[in-house]
Amino acid sequence: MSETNTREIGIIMNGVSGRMGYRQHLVRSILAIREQGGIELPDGSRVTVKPILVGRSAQKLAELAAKHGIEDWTTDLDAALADPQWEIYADFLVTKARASAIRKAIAAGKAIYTEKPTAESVEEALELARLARTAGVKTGVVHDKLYLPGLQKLKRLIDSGFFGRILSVRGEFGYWVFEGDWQPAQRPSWNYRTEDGGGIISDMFPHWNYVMENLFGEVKSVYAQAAVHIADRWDENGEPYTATAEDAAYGIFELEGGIVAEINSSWTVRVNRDELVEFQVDGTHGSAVVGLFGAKIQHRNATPKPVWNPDLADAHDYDADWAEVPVNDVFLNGFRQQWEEYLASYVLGTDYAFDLLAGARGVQLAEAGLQSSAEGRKVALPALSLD
Ligand SMILES: NC(=O)C1=CN([C@@H]2O[C@H](COP(=O)(O)OP(=O)(O)OC[C@H]3O[C@@H](n4cnc5c(N)ncnc54)[C@H](OP(=O)(O)O)[C@@H]3O)[C@@H](O)[C@H]2O)C=CC1
Ligand SMILES: O=C1CO[C@H](CO)[C@@H](O)[C@@H]1O
Repeated sequence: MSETNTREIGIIMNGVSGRMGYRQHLVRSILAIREQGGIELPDGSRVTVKPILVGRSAQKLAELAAKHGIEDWTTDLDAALADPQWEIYADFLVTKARASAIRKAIAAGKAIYTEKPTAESVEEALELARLARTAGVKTGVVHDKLYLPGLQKLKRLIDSGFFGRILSVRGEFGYWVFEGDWQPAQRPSWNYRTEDGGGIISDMFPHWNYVMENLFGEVKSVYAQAAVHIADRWDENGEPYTATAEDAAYGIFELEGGIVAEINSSWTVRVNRDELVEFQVDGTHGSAVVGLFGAKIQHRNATPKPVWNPDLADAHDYDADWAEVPVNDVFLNGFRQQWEEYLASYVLGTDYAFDLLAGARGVQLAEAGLQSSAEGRKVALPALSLD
């Protein structure tokens, strides 16, 4: 392949000093794509990427640039946006800082690729989607959970008709996040402050929305109970603070087609399952339990017939009734896989489903979840549109 046949796309990467921006987007995605010589398009040509690192700390950016041999970095977002060599604006900032930066990037005519949630309210999320449509710029929103090996195996099971009619989905997500006093917390403290854009509902419900709508059906309503189980936490500097944002949410979702999904999200649960997230899907013909990587199934022909008897200890080994689903595929890092698809769609000008409107639906579910919890009632989700 000749060099001249490779198009280089400049990407403004804002928030690379953060956990997601650095690890998943810069190192595991953009630098990995660059190192492999870009991606190949159907016509045999190649597209590669060139990042400019953006943030508010010159020292952090200079260190990252030096560590990875990256030529360009700046603390001046406006200057980067004004420079036509950078075609895509990618945002991994704290949630609170996102919408204003994306607004500027759209005004500068850049294509957008962003972490979730896309904004702090549905109104703002829709506003961004509308601005992008009017400006005619392509948009993409991270849908990483769909690319997890376990969820890809689940998709394969669904597509094969394994479940028959899907009845219900039970999700358990979570792990113990330390309070920060006697062991440092393993998540940033802003996650536990509503005033700083935190809360497990705004963090996880956008994920649950695209997982449900892409695998099972659109979410029609939500009933959620949020809880601040642990109010006393200690921040990155060891200073005590009061957690104002929920650290757990217990949600019931009605999906199109009558499927009922129930998903618990918690940073205050000790793990007693195989993986940090697990979904059990029950259908008329079979059931599956999938996690980040694993997936196991039980067909109706292999389903035992338990009879409840409180007088007798049950010796049946229920775990043994499940069969492991084989990998049968090579699963790339999900963030990188989605970046590759987005870049191909950007260059080819094809429709991209995981756009700012899809992101707005995720924000809608989070907002409705918070409303449901505050009002103690089920909240319906009207279809969103840009018109
Ligand atoms: N898809 C997924 O699985 C996940 C997605 N996320 C999402 O990614 C985003 C970032 O989360 P995470 O990486 O955990 O957060 P971090 O706190 O690790 O990183 C936040 C980034 O935002 C920058 N920043 C912080 N405050 C401001 C501000 N006021 N103005 C401008 N920049 C600011 C930080 O810069 P500095 O270094 O200078 O402080 C840093 O680069 C969130 O929106 C979150 O919802 C998070 C986790 C997983
Ligand atoms: O968005 C997210 C998805 O899953 C991750 C695992 O806890 C979280 O870190 C996160 O904030």
